[in-house]
Amino acid sequence: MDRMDPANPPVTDPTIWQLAARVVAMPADTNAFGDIFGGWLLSQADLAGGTIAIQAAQGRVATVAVKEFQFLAPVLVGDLVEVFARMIRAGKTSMTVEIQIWAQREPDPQSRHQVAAANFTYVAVDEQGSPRSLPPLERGPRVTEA
Ligand SMILES: CC(=O)SCCNC(=O)CCNC(=O)[C@H](O)C(C)(C)COP(=O)(O)OP(=O)(O)OC[C@H]1O[C@@H](n2cnc3c(N)ncnc32)[C@H](O)[C@@H]1OP(=O)(O)O
Repeated sequence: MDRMDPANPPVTDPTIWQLAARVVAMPADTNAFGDIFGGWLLSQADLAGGTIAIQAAQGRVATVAVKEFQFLAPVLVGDLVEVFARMIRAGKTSMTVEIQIWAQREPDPQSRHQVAAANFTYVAVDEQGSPRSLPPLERGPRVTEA
């Protein structure tokens, strides 16, 4: 069996779109009216974007800004929600991660549609929470000998 080696995971380029989170919207994620809460979707985007930022920063990051978060269509309980993310800007200590969220009415893959878009800015921080310089960008797959 071809098993993933957790000690040597594949490294993917953070500037290329990645599926950064995949989750089913649950009844606990609804607001008082029974619709999926916008804050829940924003939280999923922050978590997913954070994985790209942590990868690029090779360590701790803090969310410093959320820009242009657009809710394009409602998410319903039971929807399969996918968060795609890519880094679109790297500064000295900060970076911008573009987010697209798509939803699928289970079990119909044809129902897949975009429900949100946003740009998140993360800052690489040290142990004291102060900004630190971003390391050189690690791109492409890590090649391992069989
Ligand atoms: C309150 C909350 O719980 S929000 C959710 C979790 N997030 C946090 O807790 C973060 C709270 N904020 C912080 O701790 C601080 O603002 C920090 C550590 C993120 C940044 O500290 P600052 O003193 O603002 O750092 P500084 O002014 O040097 O800016 C650092 C970088 O962030 C960028 N930046 C700062 N504020 C913003 C902003 N509002 N929008 C975009 N970029 C910003 C700067 O341009 C700079 O980028 P660069 O180094 O690539 O040129």
